[in-house]
Amino acid sequence: MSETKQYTWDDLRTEGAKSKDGLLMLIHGKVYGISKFLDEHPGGDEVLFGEAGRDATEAFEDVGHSDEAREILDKYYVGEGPEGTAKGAAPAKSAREAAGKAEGGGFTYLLPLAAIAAWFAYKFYSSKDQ
Ligand code: HEM
Repeated sequence: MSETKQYTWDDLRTEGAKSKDGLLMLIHGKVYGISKFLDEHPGGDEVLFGEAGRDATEAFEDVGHSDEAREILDKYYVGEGPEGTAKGAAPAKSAREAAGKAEGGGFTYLLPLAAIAAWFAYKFYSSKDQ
């Protein structure tokens, strides 16, 4: 019996955050049973409790965990996450970054125009005063 278990959001939220012995965490669409790792985590058990039963992908990536940390994950793999979560977090982040870049580009492009407009406005008003 080597069939992969597929967890639902219901499994994660209820079962996965209920007791200290059965904590589940979702990272990049995979479910990890983290109870045995609580005492070993260099970042402390509190952050793990905080993410139990939830999608911890963003929290995990925000810390910038090492390759070693990613290898440790494999040890606690228990099954696949709910449908659609595998791709969820990462593209959302890069889409946001892309949007940020586009906004920045648009703004710097407008700056010289704003300066020219200000110069004309200044000229217009100062010539009217004379
Ligand atoms: C089961 C999932 C996780 C594993 C296997 C893991 C593993 C590790 C490892 C090995 C380190 C040492 C530094 C490194 O190698 O990157 C570390 C540090 C850290 N982790 Fe995690 N981690 C997990 C989940 C999380 C989550 C969900 C958070 C935040 C909500 C988190 C927060 C931190 C922090 C803040 C540190 C830095 C501790 C310090 O340098 O003082 N970790 N983790």
